[in-house]
Amino acid sequence: MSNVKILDKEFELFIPYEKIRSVIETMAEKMNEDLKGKNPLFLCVLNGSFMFAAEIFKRITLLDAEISFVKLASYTGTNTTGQVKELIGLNESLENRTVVVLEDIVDTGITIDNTIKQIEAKNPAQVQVATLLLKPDALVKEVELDYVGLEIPNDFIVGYGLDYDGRGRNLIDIFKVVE
Ligand SMILES: O=P(O)(O)OC[C@H]1O[C@H](OP(=O)(O)OP(=O)(O)O)[C@H](O)[C@@H]1O
Ligand SMILES: Nc1nc2[nH]cnc2c(=O)[nH]1
Repeated sequence: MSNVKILDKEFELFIPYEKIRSVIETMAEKMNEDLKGKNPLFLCVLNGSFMFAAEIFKRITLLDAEISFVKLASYTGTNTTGQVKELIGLNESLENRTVVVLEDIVDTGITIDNTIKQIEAKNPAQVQVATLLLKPDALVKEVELDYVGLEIPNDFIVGYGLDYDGRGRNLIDIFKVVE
């Protein structure tokens, strides 16, 4: 597909679906190896991660794997570092579980840092993080990432679950903004 216009911005093809699929296959292979013999709970952080989560999870061959979907609520409180979003929608106990957090993108790292802290407070045995995309140059938090699909430059992207003002999540490929 050539350029797409969403609202006031133009986007150009950046990562074709074939590349995304091949990256996800590699990530899933590693997870299947690392998590052998475990009963992992995959946690998809909505909204952006829904496509990535579906494609990873259908390639997980461990019969004891489970998946659940959580969301970070609108700002609910503050701490010294700013506003904190509360993790909602979690129905399972995480006590002594191996949890694998599924994110579409780690940009500043603030979201994943906050998510990990809230998960760790629920006493899991282990927390792993898988992100399809990472913007290393945008990081402001030191975060440990166990599975990273692709490192990308600091450009705004849409597609494959990622939105621009609610639009563009349904694009099969990933597009980057044309400045
Ligand atoms: O590393 P950060 O700078 O914190 O950015 C990463 C977060 O931004 C996006 O979510 P967003 O808040 O846009 O919500 P959405 O998933 O509902 O689109 C994305 O899904 C990550 O969760
Ligand atoms: N759509 C979108 N959401 C993001 N959240 C953090 N970085 C990005 C990005 O580049 N695009």
